[in-house]
Amino acid sequence: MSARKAVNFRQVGRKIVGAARTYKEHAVELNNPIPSEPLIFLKPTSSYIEQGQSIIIPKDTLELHHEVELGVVIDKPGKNIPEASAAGHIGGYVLALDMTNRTEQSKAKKAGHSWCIAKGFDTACPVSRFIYKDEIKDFQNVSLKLKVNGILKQDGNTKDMIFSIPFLISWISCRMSLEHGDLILTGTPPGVGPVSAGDTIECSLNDLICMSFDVKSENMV
Ligand SMILES: CC(=O)CC(=O)C(=O)O
Ligand SMILES: [Mg+2]
Repeated sequence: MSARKAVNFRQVGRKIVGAARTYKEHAVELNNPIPSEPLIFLKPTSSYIEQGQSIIIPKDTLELHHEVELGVVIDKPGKNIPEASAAGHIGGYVLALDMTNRTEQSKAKKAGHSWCIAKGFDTACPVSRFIYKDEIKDFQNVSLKLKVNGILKQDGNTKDMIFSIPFLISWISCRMSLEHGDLILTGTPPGVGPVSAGDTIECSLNDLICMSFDVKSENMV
């Protein structure tokens, strides 16, 4: 077996590209249109946290939502990547949370502004350890679960995505170059909901990864 290759995406510190509404039922649950093509946004790498750190609710936030997602780490850079060869650009994966300030997101939607504040606050992107490619046999059949205070809230699978992961990689690469160390958040299955200070989020990917995060308000830190 060839030597496993890790991609030190945190150290490289490239961009985080979020894909939105890639699961039909999630688009429906938030009364959003089901997109005919991907909807993407950027999150700053300053939003990364790992287990042991807390998710901090930004002040004046009335509604902070959890979104459990499969993250795809890019190894081989590219632009205008053909869908047929897109999987060859994958270096590995992470289990990620696309924490979202719905209060800000609603304001942005109404004003026609970007989601950068809603998606980009510090601690908005909790991630697991790097997952090697050979640890996930089929990236289009990955179980994603999330509990809040022990109650199951999200229980999805990447097989239900509207757009395949190779399609997402290709589509994004036609609009911005993908670089070694980039992270693509591939979207969240249905069951998103609010979290509050004092809550505990537990999430899992297959039987491979489990991680948990506590939620605090800014005045608790
Ligand atoms: C409305 C959203 O924030 C969409 C999103 O992030 C997703 O994963 O879908
Ligand atoms: Mg998301």
